[in-house]
Amino acid sequence: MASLASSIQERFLSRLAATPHRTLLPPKATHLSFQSSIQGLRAQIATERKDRSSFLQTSAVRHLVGSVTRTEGLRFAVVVARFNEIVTKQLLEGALDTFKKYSVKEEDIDVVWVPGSFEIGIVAEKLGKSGKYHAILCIGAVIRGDTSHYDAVVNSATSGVLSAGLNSGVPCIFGVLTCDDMDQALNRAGGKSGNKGAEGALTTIEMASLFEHHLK
Ligand SMILES: Nc1c(NC[C@H](O)[C@H](O)[C@H](O)CO)[nH]c(=O)[nH]c1=O
Ligand SMILES: CC(=O)[C@@H](O)COP(=O)(O)O
Repeated sequence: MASLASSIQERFLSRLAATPHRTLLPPKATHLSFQSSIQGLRAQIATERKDRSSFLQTSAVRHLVGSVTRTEGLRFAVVVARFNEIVTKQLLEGALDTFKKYSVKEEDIDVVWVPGSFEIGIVAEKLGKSGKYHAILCIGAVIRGDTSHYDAVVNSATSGVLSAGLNSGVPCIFGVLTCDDMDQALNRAGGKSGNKGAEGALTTIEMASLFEHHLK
């Protein structure tokens, strides 16, 4: 039993001596007792913990976040697909209500209608490159049918909106519903699951503010 303990102690001490960096113990630690080595390690851990927490407390890291209340001077475009208009009209209404709630003036918003979600990307990119807008909200509703057409439209709308933002440097927000049926869509257009148009408008304001107030 005693020899097992001393072999564990020996292995511990030799590993300790072979770890020269970040240790409070001098390289020749073998003369220290097992007990004092443990105390040394505990002290080291405590110091590191303290260092880490004081780093967090005194950190000079800046956090840049867009503000939804600093809307003065911001201009927006909303691109809306007419396809499934019964849904997209509701999404647009939710978006316009939200812009209003956050003090965006009506004259600072342009609404551009396109036939379907497939067409959103190219128009958003054109608007972004015009330099007239701080952010663009893209609204559409793609509802699954019987064929793979759904996937084609969803994928093109998604990558179209993404590319529009990346290519123009103006935030383009994805407010396109991708639903299995009309019920799902209506629930998200002012029904029991809220209004994704309103949520999209808030994201649009935050991104516009982030770019205008922090990333210029
Ligand atoms: N099926 C849906 C479409 N389809 C139309 C396409 O977006 C596009 O207008 C057409 O293929 C011509 O290029 N659009 C939606 O927004 N939602 C749909 O469910
Ligand atoms: C986007 C769609 O899925 C839809 O309008 C097309 O329906 P279908 O696949 O039945 O042609």
